[in-house]
This record gives sequence, C-alpha cells and structure tokens, in this order.
Amino acid sequence: MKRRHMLKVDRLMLRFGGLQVLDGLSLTVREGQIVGLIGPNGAGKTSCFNCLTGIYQPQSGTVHFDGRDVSHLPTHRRARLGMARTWQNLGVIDTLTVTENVMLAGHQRTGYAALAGMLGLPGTWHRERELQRDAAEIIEYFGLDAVAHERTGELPYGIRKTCDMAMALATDPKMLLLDEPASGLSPEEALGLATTLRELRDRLKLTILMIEHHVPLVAEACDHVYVLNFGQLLTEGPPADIQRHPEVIAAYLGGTAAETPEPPEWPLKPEGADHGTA
Ligand SMILES: Nc1ncnc2c1ncn2[C@@H]1O[C@H](COP(=O)(O)OP(=O)(O)OP(=O)(O)O)[C@@H](O)[C@H]1O
Repeated sequence: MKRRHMLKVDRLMLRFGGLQVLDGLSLTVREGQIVGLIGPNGAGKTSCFNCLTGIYQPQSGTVHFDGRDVSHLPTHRRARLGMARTWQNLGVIDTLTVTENVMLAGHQRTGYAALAGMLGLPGTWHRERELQRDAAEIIEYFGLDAVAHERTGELPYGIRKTCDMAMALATDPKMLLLDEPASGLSPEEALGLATTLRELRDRLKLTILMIEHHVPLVAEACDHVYVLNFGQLLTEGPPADIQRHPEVIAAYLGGTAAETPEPPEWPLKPEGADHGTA
C-alpha cells in the first residue's frame, strides 16, 4: 500500500522580472521517504525550497503539507506545522554556543519569545528546563557534547553544519528540508550522513527532502530523486535510474542526450572530479 503524501507541490510558477525560475514544477514526497532534488547550478532548487517554506510567494501553484494547503501561510506557521529547514550557508548564529543555538530553535515550540526565556521571565522557567533537556539529548545524539558550550563561530565548518541539523531537529519536525547537507564535508563524512539520515527517518519517523550535489550520498540515502533543469522537472525516479538517464547526463555535462548514449558509471560526476561532486 502506498504511503500518504507528506508534501504535494502542484504546478509552481515563480518569476523574477523576465526570468522564469520555476516553470510548472510539481513533485510529491510521501511520508517516511528520503527524496533528492538535484539539478545543475541555477536550476531553481533553492528557489523551490523558498516557495515550500513561504520565503518566496510563487505567482501560481499550490503547496500541500501533511494534508493541508499551506500555499499562503507565512514561514513561521509552516514551521509550526512541522516543516524544518537547514541552509546552504548555515542557519546557526555564530555568537551563540551550540546549546544556545539548539535551544533557540526549540523555542519555536513554546508560546513565548526566546528572549523572555533567556531573561528568565515569569512562567518560562519550567519550559526552559525542558528545552535544555531536549537540547542536551539532541546534542548528544549528534555527538556534539564536547563543543556544547563553545560559540559556533569558532567551530570547524563540518561541526557547524551538524549544529544546523541539530537545530532543525529541535523544532520537532515532521519533515526536514535539507539544502546541500554534504557541502563542505569530506567524502567519508558525506557517506556517514547517509546513514544518519536513514537512522533519523527510521527512529523519528521523519520525511526528508534534500537538495544535494554529492552523488554518492544521493545514491545511498534517497528512495526517489527529482531532477530539475531550468525550473522544470527533467525526470524523476530511483537514484540508480537517474544516474543512467541520458538527459540528466546531458544537463549536467552540457552536451545533448544524443551525444551521450553510453553513460559512464558515475554519470553525474564530470571527468577528473574528486569524489562524486556534480
Ligand atoms: N530573489 C531573486 N531575485 C532574482 N533572481 C533570483 C532570486 N532568487 C533566485 N533567483 C534566480 O533564480 C535562478 C535559480 O536560482 P536558485 O538559487 O534557485 O538555483 P539553484 O538550483 O538552487 O542553484 P545552485 O545549485 O547554484 O544553488 C537563478 O538564475 C537565480 O539568479
């Protein structure tokens, strides 16, 4: 039996001036799936995430999340419904510690402002203790204990990236939207991330949509992949099929489908590139 839709995107049209960034994009993510969104630079992947999370308002099209039409809801309302996002260029606040960042993200679940909690205003104490406990648990899960009280700005990129993921989880999401989670990670770390994502999906019953260029991670982690090119869906399918799709190879390598009838083993990786970055 097919699982229900967690995210259903229907015919999104997004234009900036004369530039058609999304051109009738539709996609579906079912509950518990890990889905990849790939495509060449400028294809519209981040703009798609911005439409899903309410940062951009598309000219037309709809977004349904967890059975509800969220097309016109502001970002914070979508987040409260269980949509959590990580950022290509990190969502952590450099001047706060790892624990403070994770607690700040968790504040979205409370009925008061983060500042009220930090200042210890009446009525916040009990909830703050809970947030602290939750943050400690998430930090331990991600192996960040040793740096829990360090300012994130002073930490290596890979650790800040993990902190970004911990922040997303602190919002108690139903779905994670990950924008290039492997960027800046070593090939070994990126493959380790595939295991982490599957574990998160299985343990916390999460649904995941991720933008990613790192082909081995997509192949290892994703159940299904959508390929975007010039704001349109080029194709979709299981990672193994996508890797051999002539039009995908052409879109990435800049040729035509007819010129590349026999795809190489890792077709999305340009010749001579290291470790599968498209
Ligand atoms: N706010 C904006 N104003 C004008 N143009 C924009 C805006 N946001 C995105 N674009 C344009 O939309 C196109 C798609 O950009 P987008 O960042 O969504 O692509 P992408 O697939 O995520 O690329 P990359 O892999 O390089 O991150 C680009 O041409 C970009 O310049």
